[in-house]
Amino acid sequence: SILQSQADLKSYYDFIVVGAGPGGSAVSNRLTEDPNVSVLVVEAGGANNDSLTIDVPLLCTKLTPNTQWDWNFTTTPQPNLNNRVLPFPRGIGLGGTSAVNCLVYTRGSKQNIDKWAELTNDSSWGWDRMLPFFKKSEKFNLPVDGHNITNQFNPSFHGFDGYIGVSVPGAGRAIDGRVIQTTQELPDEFPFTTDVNTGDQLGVGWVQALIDRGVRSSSASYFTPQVLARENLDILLNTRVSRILPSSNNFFNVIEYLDSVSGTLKNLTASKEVILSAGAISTPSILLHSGIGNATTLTSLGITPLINLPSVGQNLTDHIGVSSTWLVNSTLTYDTVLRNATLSESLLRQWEDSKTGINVDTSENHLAFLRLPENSTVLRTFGDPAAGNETAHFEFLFQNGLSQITASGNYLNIPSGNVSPKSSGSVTINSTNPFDAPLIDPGLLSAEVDIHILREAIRTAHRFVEAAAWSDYILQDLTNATTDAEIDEFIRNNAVSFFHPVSTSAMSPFGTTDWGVVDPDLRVKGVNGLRIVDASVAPSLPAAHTSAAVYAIAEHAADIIKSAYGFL
Ligand SMILES: Cc1cc2nc3c(=O)[nH]c(=O)nc-3n(C[C@H](O)[C@H](O)[C@H](O)COP(=O)(O)OP(=O)(O)OC[C@H]3O[C@@H](n4cnc5c(N)ncnc54)[C@H](O)[C@@H]3O)c2cc1C
Repeated sequence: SILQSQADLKSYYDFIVVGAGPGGSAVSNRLTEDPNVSVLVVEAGGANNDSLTIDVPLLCTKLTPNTQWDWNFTTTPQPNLNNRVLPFPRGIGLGGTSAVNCLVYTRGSKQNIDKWAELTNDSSWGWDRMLPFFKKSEKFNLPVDGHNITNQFNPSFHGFDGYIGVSVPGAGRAIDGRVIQTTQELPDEFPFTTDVNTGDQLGVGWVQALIDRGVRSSSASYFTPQVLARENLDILLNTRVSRILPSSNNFFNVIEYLDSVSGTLKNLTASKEVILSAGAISTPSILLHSGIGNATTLTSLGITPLINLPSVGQNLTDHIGVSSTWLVNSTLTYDTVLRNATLSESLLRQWEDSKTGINVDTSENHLAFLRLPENSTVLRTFGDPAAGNETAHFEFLFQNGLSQITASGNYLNIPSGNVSPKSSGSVTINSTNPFDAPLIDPGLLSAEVDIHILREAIRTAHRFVEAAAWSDYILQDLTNATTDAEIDEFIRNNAVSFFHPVSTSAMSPFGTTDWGVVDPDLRVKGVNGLRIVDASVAPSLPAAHTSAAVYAIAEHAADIIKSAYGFL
């Protein structure tokens, strides 16, 4: 159940899971399928229930940054983005970042996931063995408008009995026909694909989103009333873990947390393991404060190093993106809704009453995963940073209007992301106080190839709207940049993180000591009693929005843990 207060904690738990995002929620659900295994989930934030802003898919852009649902982190100044400091949202509360994200369900390419097997030297992390875990987490459901979805997804690659709702759009948008028509007019450059989640991701397709019958499906969906009724599962909210402590030499199975009543730090021991699922930013931060990290850096900060693991917090890899926007010759865009309070309100009431209408979907009905031409100067000059020749370099999201109110005009907006970046950065700490925010440096555009890819993505988005399908629609290009130098400056002034950090506690092969933080069984190297199950363990960043991968990692992790203890 969800505990009312820290006073309700039991004295014995087999596993203590830190964090209730996709990693922590999925693994704690699966472990407690066995009534003999007891799990406590400790989450820094609250229940996140009864919030219209969280539940209504189209309101996703209102959830961050600088809100009650966000840790409200920012990056360090990014030198390649004209020293701008960017918001770096992370969700807090039940659902973690999956309660505040923008709901797009993508897995990346087969090559992306096969690269995990290669980097870990463990075939169980490759596509063929991971596909069942992607499916196991998923509860594909029909769109609320009941339209025929033949050719909008491929059922053989989806799961129908999992916990996380996934659906194709449940309300049409006025640009849908133009997007599809473009794939018919320009099929060589913009081929239509039925489903971007089959491992073969390239093409323009219908968005699949983390939605269950018109409502956001966050990782809290793993805690159904039936699951919460399990006597062996407790969830403690509003409780922040500061460090992981050893109970004896190298056995790190004790959490230190802030007692909400006394304001003092208390300890609680897991009889088997602590599972860190605090996400790609907080997990390495907790490890560093616990003395697990680069021994030299920790010593210089005044933290006693207990385990020397220099990769903790390193290799932070993230997507970067920027929007191209056009003024259009139509009033049938979201801008019209946003500017009209009465209309907005009545559409929200429609969502509340019948879970229908524009609010049942996220910000776009179509997306594209595309590559640069194989003979492009960029690839010849820099090599190919993608996981292989069937993996996207960039992604487009086709948005019928802006998501913030403007004084006038109607818009087409195409955020373009570089989804196979070569750049990387780090999460570090600069204080001994575990409650201080970490230093987040995603190192955006630190590798030169990445700005070239983003520049080509912007040019490609412009070619997309040059198709005849848009000829009576586009009024004015608002990007105002055509030369390489102008586009680069536009990127440096406007690009943002796409909020997909991974790899800060990356897996590396068993026996590898010069890089990596966890072994392929997700146990922290050189340590007993401590495992990590979240986005931080991904050995590389898929060309995809990241939550689907984290659910699959957690499903796999649960099987690994169950078999380690003979529960399977
Ligand atoms: C604005 C935004 C949009 C995004 N859009 C998409 C999208 O469209 N599709 C997609 O697939 N992905 C998207 N993502 C990314 C996706 O949500 C994350 O990859 C995913 O949630 C990561 O899961 P996780 O379990 O690793 O960590 P998280 O979801 O971050 O969960 C970590 C949990 O740990 C808790 N925690 C942290 N520190 C402590 C502590 N010290 N003590 C106790 N609890 C702690 C946190 O409060 C949180 O609940 C988006 C992210 C953002 C920020």
